[in-house]
Amino acid sequence: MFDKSTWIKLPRNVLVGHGVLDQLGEAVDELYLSGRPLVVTSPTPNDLAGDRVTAQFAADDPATVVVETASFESIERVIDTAEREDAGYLIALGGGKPIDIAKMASDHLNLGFVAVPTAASHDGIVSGRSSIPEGDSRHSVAADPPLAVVADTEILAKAPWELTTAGCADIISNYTAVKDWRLANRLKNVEYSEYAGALSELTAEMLVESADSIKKGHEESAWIVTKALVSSGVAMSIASSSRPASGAEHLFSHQLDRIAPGQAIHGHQVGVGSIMTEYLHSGAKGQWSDIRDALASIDAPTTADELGISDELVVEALTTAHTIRDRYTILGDGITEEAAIEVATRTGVI
Ligand SMILES: NC(=O)C1=CN([C@@H]2O[C@H](COP(=O)(O)OP(=O)(O)OC[C@H]3O[C@@H](n4cnc5c(N)ncnc54)[C@H](OP(=O)(O)O)[C@@H]3O)[C@@H](O)[C@H]2O)C=CC1
Ligand SMILES: O=C(CO)COP(=O)(O)O
Ligand SMILES: [Zn+2]
Repeated sequence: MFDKSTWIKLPRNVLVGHGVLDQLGEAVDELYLSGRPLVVTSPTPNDLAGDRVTAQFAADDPATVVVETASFESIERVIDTAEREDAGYLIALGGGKPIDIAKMASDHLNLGFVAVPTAASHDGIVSGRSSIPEGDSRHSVAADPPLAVVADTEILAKAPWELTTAGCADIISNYTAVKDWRLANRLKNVEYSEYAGALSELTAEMLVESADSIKKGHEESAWIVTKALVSSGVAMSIASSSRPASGAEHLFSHQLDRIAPGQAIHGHQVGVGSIMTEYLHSGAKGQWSDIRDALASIDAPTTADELGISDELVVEALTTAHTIRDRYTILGDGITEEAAIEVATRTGVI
């Protein structure tokens, strides 16, 4: 008997473009959400656009909660605030941190949420995943994606250039994430989706082909990168897993978040991780230098120095990354310190 079934959860409205923030109210109206909105944001995005968001919902008496860390305490605070303020739905305004927190909180509260990214820095904008550090490990779980995404390229283009290059690097890392996924499929029988894998790789290819148009200060760059982030998030939704966009390079980054917190941003860490895990996959003559060149062409870091992380911590993260979650990758059940030093040196990371 045929017994497969699948749920692919996607947003209903995705607006990307110049000035679309002013259409947030309209995009929300179309969703038939009701009640009081709770804006979940972090300090900088709140200063930049908090008033423009709440002004559009003045008639519904919006409330705001500002979170500072990606943590379970922040999620608890959002849930408590939503219950106290009797929120009808959530609006996440900011980078990956407030979006992931709102995603997990709204899932818990059984409320819809809408994402308003202020940085094109990560591909969780649309994904049906929420990723939060928890002690020595990483909690990456299914959580319904936003009902709508309103990505204003005017705001995204004014964000620090490093945030946009981080988004590019998060996409470029899809190459190695898909390689790890296929490896896990072959060796550990992990379910693999051809559609999600192909979409993830195509997204990375299209971004790299557009690299010449991704330039600081050009609003078109924010447009190109945001479309890629949306596409990569859709790949994760199709897979019902972050596998299409998260392999060993992400384990490396999550481990850095733990041992070198706040030193570098997510996208930059996964980009450098991807150079090294590509080397592990395909050897000295493989495509690791293509990944490094693609990252360099959009101004993303390619070395430990450029990340602001010491050589020792890079080696420590590489040798311990496999412990952070149960996800089979090219790192297997761990690589030796000698192997880590070899790959990091050969690729010029340290
Ligand atoms: N769920 C998923 O599928 C995915 C989740 N992620 C997660 O997303 C997070 C990474 O996202 P990222 O956006 O880097 O993290 P943050 O939300 O922490 O944003 C990074 C920094 O940018 C600041 N910022 C945001 N917008 C602007 C702006 N317009 N102008 C100036 N500064 C701005 C933030 O300010 P402030 O300090 O005030 O917040 C913060 O300091 C990680 O936690 C990662 O795990 C990443 C990919 C996929
Ligand atoms: O960052 C992500 C994809 O780019 C999310 O993946 P994780 O499941 O590793 O948190
Ligand atoms: Zn990522």
